[in-house]
Amino acid sequence: MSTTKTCQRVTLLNSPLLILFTGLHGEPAAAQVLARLDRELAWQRPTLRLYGREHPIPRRQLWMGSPEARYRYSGRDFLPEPWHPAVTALRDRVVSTLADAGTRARFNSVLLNRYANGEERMGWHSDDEPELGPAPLIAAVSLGVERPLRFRWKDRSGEAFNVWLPHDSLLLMGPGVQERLQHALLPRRLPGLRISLTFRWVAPTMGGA
Ligand SMILES: O=C(O)CCC(=O)C(=O)O
Ligand SMILES: [Fe+2]
Repeated sequence: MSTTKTCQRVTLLNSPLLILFTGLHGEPAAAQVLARLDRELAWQRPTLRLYGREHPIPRRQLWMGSPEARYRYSGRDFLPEPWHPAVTALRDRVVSTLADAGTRARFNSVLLNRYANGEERMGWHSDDEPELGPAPLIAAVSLGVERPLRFRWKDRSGEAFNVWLPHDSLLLMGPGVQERLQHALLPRRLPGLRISLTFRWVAPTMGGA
């Protein structure tokens, strides 16, 4: 039996483009990447200000990237953490997987999310901050417990739907996805760790703030 990795591709939506790739690394490589990210990164639990009170976010996260990729998120300015070699390797694999599928992409930053269990989550949003430009391409890698990412159309023109994100998968959210849809990782009674990495291109900022 062959042990070479076989990356499968399923097109979920054509317009806007939503494609799921599975078997990004193959095993045992994917399990090793998950364990390494869990162990070696300085995971944070920032607070969100809501109605004048600070609330810890219901997951841990880390913003990583090149120094010029400054980012505003939930009304705050973030300076990215420097690239970790395991994340750079993952980024390069994403870029080459997309290139094999005919999509040229570049990424100077990534938001990493760590969900310790099914209670941890991310609410409804689009990744449509101005720094990402008018039609961002976002590549979301999933490691660990398979969970559904739920999508809904902003204009209610279609039904909401789930995309189950298996361990070692890559979801390509093409141009128009953020404009037309919102997504959320809702709480589920599923035990176990999941880490996601959403790679983005942030328009570089010049000099001081
Ligand atoms: O964890 C996920 O798969 C979703 C992450 C996400 O939506 C984001 O980082 O913007
Ligand atoms: Fe998102």
